[in-house]
Amino acid sequence: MTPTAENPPPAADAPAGEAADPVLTLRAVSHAYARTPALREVSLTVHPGEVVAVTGPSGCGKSTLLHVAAGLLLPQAGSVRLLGQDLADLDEPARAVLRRRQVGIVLQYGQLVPDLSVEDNVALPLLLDGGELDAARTAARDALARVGLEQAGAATAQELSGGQAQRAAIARALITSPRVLFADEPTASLDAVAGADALDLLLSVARRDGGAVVLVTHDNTTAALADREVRLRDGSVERESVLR
Ligand SMILES: Nc1ncnc2c1ncn2[C@@H]1O[C@H](COP(=O)(O)OP(=O)(O)OP(=O)(O)O)[C@@H](O)[C@H]1O
Repeated sequence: MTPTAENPPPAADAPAGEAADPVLTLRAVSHAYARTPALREVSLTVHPGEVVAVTGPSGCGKSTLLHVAAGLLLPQAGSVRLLGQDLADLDEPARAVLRRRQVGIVLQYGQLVPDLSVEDNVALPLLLDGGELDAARTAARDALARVGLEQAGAATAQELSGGQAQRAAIARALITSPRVLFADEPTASLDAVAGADALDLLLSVARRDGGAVVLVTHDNTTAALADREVRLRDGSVERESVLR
């Protein structure tokens, strides 16, 4: 049966002994926008708990890789396996359910809902999944406390500074304790100190929860915090380096 929103794929919880199964496998993934090639036969494997930095010059395909890996974009060739599911076998609502329950995504500008309270922004992944309002808000307050924003829950998202908004976006991405966190230049809108703080937070929480992180960055200092760096050039993997 093809998984749908009503019949979502089973949670791909690895029983003991299968912990080393990759959380993400891209095989020979290619994608082009109209005539612009963005990815050319990219293969990549990410294991549980690993932090992988995707680097490379502007336009080399980093964001496209992240969108394809998170199932936000279906590639024209190759396959993507995320948390035990071949993404081509899922329809969009089922991919959305998989993302909401087991994946966190932080984009460059946080992308909060401006008129909604900070607390409800953070609670959103639970509420969209049918979670009970009080429980979701309690979880959101806990998540906000983890990112040092416990005082800001009642404000609307549009009242936050850039750094605070990015922290709230991190809290929202982490509220479900995702098994994989995708972050696209998560510190690009922040100054150096706020950026380093936000990154520290993202990596420490992800590492504490045992989640894998795929981090797109053009910044060498940021990339150096990862376990492994995958460098793209013109849509292809130019080199992979193990950093720790
Ligand atoms: N929606 C789109 N429509 C058309 N072309 C696109 C689109 N998105 C990306 N591209 C093109 O695809 C290629 C890869 O873009 P992508 O955004 O993945 O690179 P990137 O490495 O993330 O770049 P940057 O570091 O500047 O954000 C580029 O040539 C870009 O111009």
